[in-house]
Parts: sequence; structure tokens; C-alpha cells
Amino acid sequence: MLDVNIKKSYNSFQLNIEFQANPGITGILGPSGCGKSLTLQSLAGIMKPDKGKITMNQQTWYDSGRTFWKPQQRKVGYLFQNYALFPHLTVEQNIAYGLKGMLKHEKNQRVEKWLKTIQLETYKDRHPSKLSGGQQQRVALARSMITEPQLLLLDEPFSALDQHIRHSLEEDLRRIIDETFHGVVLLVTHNIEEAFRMCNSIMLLNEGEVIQKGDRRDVLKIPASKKAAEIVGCENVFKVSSWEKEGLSIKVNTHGHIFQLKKQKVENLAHIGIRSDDVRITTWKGTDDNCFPGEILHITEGVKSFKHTVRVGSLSVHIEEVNQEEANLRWKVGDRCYVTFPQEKLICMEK
Ligand SMILES: Nc1ncnc2c1ncn2[C@@H]1O[C@H](COP(=O)(O)OP(=O)(O)OP(=O)(O)O)[C@@H](O)[C@H]1O
Repeated sequence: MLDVNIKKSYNSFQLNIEFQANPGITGILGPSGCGKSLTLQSLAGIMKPDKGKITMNQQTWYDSGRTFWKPQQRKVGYLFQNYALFPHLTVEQNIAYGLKGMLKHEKNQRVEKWLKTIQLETYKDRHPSKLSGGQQQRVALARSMITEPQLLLLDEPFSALDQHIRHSLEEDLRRIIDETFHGVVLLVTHNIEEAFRMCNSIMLLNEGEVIQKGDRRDVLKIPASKKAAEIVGCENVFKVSSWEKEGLSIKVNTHGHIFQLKKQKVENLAHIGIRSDDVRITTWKGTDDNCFPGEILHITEGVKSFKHTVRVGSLSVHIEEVNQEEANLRWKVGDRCYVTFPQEKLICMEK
């Protein structure tokens, strides 16, 4: 297990990170400049925190002024978005780079195995400039994993690649990790779908701090705060004016709109939220709770869905309808409609 508790102070930025990560893939999501790369750099030993502690499977890698293991002592695999392969070395030589000092026979065996794993056996004598972006990234992955690291750090490894290659690389990476790697993987990404597909757990960072961490489903579907909702793409967040528990539900007032939510454990309720594809839009008034009249303000056509902005009293609500044809036929700007916020889809946020 990886155990991290570190602080680093710059003039205009404070990093104050505390988390534990188990074997498997933990995704790190957060806005630009929130400290994702600095966190990885401190784990790799490239950046030295001001204070705190980093332990990995009972080894102390960093302990304030007392202990600081160098990058090569930590056995960390680090994969960046821009591959960083050595241009003058072949695929085979790039992969073997980290194995200096190993017996030739053993080294060859490992390189062969990795060439096979990344399915580039026939490319072993090529230089990086003669490879596609996706192939280069597979070589970089093999190079970072061949040394059998305890910790694998992936900093937006797919972001420079187009959608199609990205998907196949994602599948490759997931397969390779499942088959050959049993340590801790931290994956920085801005892509929520990718995080959901790839990760076991998710950690959200904001302004240098971890603001939520847990199972990928819980974090991505039930953000605990307004900021977390922004990061995971929950588009509708309404400020709570007042609230009270009432029988089996919670009655919430947001700008004069009364919402009924399923009763749940909350101490303090600052916001409620709902994903745009969980809000329903109809021409008739439903009998469910939380159904309000609205007016269509704006429609955007996407490849797979239509996005509507609907005024519901003083609220501006984002609604996504996946069934294009039906949605296309149904709505135009200025139409009156009814908007339903299903009880079970409304999320309570304590901040
Ligand atoms: N050496 C440094 N000196 C001063 N400030 C720094 C230094 N390195 C990073 N920072 C600042 O620390 C903050 C966090 O940087 P970091 O690179 O970790 O962000 P990030 O979350 O990875 O962002 P992005 O998603 O854009 O890559 C930024 O505001 C950055 O400007």
C-alpha cells in the first residue's frame, strides 16, 4: 500500500496532499493547476516536499528532513503524455534501457517478453521517429514497466492520441496491468469516461488538496461537493437555501423551489445536484415529486445527444437527451415543458 502525506509551498501554490492507495488503478482528476503532476513528481522522487511522509509497502521513501530516497532507489515507473523515448535508440534498446547491469541472457528474455506484450516484436529494430504515436506510447509503457516497479505513475498517458488509438491503448494498458502488474497505479486524466473505464478508485484534487476519494462509482456518480461535481461533470448544482428532514424524505428549498429527496445521512446540506442525463423533460405534467414547469432556452446538437438549457423558475437547468431523433422532433427554443428531477437521482452535497 502507498501512504502519502506531504506538503510543499510555492509563492502562489500550496500542495497539501494526504491519501492511501491500494494495488489497482487509482485515477486522479482535477482542474488544471490543482497539483496532479506535482503529486506524481513527489512520489517519483523528482520533487522534494517541504515536509511529510511517503511510505510504500513498509519502505519509507520520504520522511521530512530525515529520509529522501532518490528516484532510482524507489523503483517507480513513470509514463508521461509525451513518451520521452530516446530518439537515437531502437525500440528494443529503449525498452532495455532501465535494465543496465543485468545479465545479458536475462535482459534479452525480459525484453522479448515485453516486445510480445506490447505486440511490437516486428518493430524492435526501428527508431521512435518511425513509429506512430500509439506505438511510441506502448514502447514507453514497456520501458517504464520492465524494471518491475512497485508503483506506476501515468500522467495523462493518452492525451496526445486520437480517440481511436486512445481506446485501443486503454484496452492494452488495462490488459497489461491486469496480467503483469500487481502494484499501485496512479493515473492522471482529465477524461471522466476514461477514468471510469480504467480505474478501481478515484481521487479528486482541487487547489492542492484531495477533496474526495473512493470507489470510482461513488465518486463519479455521487460527488460530495460543488467543486467535486464540477470536476466529474455533474452540470446541475443548486445552492440550498434551507432544508429539513420530513418522514422518509428530505425537503430542500433552493431559490424558492421545493425538492423532495430520499432520506439519507447528511449533517449539513449546502448544495443539491443532478446529472444532465438524469433530468427528464416532458410535454405533460408528471405525477412524480419534483416536477416543475419550464421553458426551453437553448438547444445544442451533439453527435449522440441533444443538450437543452431550460429555465425552471430562477434555475437554469441542463438536460441531455440521448435519443436524438425523438428529442429533435420534440423541442424547439421557446417551447414550454415540464422538468422532472427524479428523487433517487438527486445528490446531496455537504459543501
Ligand atoms: N517549480 C514550481 N515553482 C512554482 N510553482 C510551481 C512549480 N511547479 C508547479 N508549480 C505550480 O503548482 C501548481 C500545480 O502544478 P501541477 O503541474 O501539479 O498542476 P496539474 O494539476 O498537473 O495541472 P495540469 O492539469 O494543467 O497539468 C500550478 O499552479 C503550478 O504553476
